[in-house]
Amino acid sequence: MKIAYLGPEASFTQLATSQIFNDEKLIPKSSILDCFTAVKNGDVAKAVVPLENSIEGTVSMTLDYLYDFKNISIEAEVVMPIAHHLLLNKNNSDFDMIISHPQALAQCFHTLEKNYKNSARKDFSSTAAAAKHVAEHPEKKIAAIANSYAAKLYDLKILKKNIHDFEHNHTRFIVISLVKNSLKLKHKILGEKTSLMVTLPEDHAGGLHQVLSVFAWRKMNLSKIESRTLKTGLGNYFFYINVASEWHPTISENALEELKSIGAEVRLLGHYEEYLLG
Ligand SMILES: O=C(O)C(=O)Cc1ccccc1
Repeated sequence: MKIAYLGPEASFTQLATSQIFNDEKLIPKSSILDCFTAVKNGDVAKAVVPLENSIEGTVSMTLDYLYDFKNISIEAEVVMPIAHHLLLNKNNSDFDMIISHPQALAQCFHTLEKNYKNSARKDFSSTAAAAKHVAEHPEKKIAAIANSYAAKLYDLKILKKNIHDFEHNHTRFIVISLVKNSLKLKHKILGEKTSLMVTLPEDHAGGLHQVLSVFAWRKMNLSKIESRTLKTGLGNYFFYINVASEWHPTISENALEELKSIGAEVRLLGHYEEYLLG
């Protein structure tokens, strides 16, 4: 089975993917969009992409593609600890630019402001792509933020360890596919959840309250609600909602029916387990 992930090798997504699918063929993709497209076209059976970080919050691209790719579902969520290091070419001693994935640059923002204020910062498609670029360009005065496996694989030295701003740094990754399935893994289960994509009926007072009350009076515990722009004009949003309580089929299906009856558009993205990786 082929599994796509946000690559190249030694990205955090690859570290997560290889813990979930250690016997499968892992296919690196250079963007989150390419991962979704590979699943949609059937080039791969599943893909793993980052969804949310405990310091920086939601990876908005992932949320947008979950909205846009109407046939894609979530099969599992995995949570992995994240440690960022500053990496430099072994033959270089200084740098005036730091490159990495925007989430990594943001997770290290205060450390960079305090210690490397004079270095420019540049976004790369992943931390591993940044590390690879540093390795391939010893003539450039650049450093990368990436993990220790990237340092090893791309033969870079670690200039400063653990530069993320907060000690408890975790990222959630999701496994996506075209089938409605709940992936069973051997890792520790953190809980079960259900993800929904909800678009409100036309703007009116109390619209969101009406939607939330559907869950409230059924005692369905929401663990996340995030709004993103629909890109159809200012003030138009969709909502990504996670229900953390047990998904009782009858009660839950009634809830979805009630949401539809008040004019909301609802898509069930998946009912699945959340696991903790090492
Ligand atoms: O860039 C990577 O290595 C990724 O897999 C995305 C990411 C970036 C920062 C923290 C977690 C995941």
